[in-house]
Amino acid sequence: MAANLAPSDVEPLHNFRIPDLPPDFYYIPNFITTEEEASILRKIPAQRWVTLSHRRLQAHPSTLTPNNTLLASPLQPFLITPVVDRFKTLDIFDKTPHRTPNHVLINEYKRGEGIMPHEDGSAYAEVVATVSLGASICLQISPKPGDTPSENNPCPESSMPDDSQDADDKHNYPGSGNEDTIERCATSTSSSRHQYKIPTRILQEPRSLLITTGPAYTNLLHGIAPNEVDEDLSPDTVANWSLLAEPQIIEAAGGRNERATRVSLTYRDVLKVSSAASKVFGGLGKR
Ligand SMILES: O=C(O)CCC(=O)C(=O)O
Ligand SMILES: [Fe+2]
Repeated sequence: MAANLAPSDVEPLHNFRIPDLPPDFYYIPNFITTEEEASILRKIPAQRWVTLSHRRLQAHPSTLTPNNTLLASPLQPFLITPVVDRFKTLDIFDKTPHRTPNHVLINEYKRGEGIMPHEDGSAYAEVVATVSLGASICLQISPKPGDTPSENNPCPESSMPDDSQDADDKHNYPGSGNEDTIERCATSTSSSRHQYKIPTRILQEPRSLLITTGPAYTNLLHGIAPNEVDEDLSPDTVANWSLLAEPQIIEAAGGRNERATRVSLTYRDVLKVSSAASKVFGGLGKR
């Protein structure tokens, strides 16, 4: 007889898990509406962009200190409502130390721009939740260089520079010497019990949410190739094809995604938080 599960026993995200990838990536199409998307895009403060070589970005509430500490400060309301409110209903950050995201990086990629393969690193709890706005883009998922995958650990950890706040100079795009490693991981995993398909791509449609947790966060690299078009997109080459809102758009375009300006909001829980500034001001205020 099938077990009778109360609603609270069922993980709210279980229908959104991306198959054939290490635990866990979740993809939720249409996480926000077109009106909410337009409203967030309008409210991103124009004066806060920092321009890097292949994208521009802004950190909210601020960039981390050199020892990866966040100076405590609330996120602006446009970053909270509706996104963080909806995270709570899905328990996305319920196991992280602060049980809510306290930091958001906003990245903007124009057509032809990208971000080198990197890991997000140890400054954050092992959960990142990415809201995509404006246009579709492919996130490339690859093993860390030098990893020897095995059945139990498909893409084990190795030392790799981390931190996405300025990853531009630290990592290599596929096509610049990493292919050997990528090929090795793909070959070994195909003979493993788990049949993880790596490297692969995750297509992030506008208004979608991508959640990366646990081994998927710690043991893999992610990046965006600086392409004008993502090509050869199909159920075989896109890991989250079965979860897409509008695969028919890609099919109608012959498996191509013409890039356009895409903005991402990456929500994280920074582990080290300093409330020093608020203590000083609080103390002065009491005199
Ligand atoms: O734009 C994205 O989806 C990825 C951004 C990213 O990897 C990062 O900010 O660390
Ligand atoms: Fe990242």
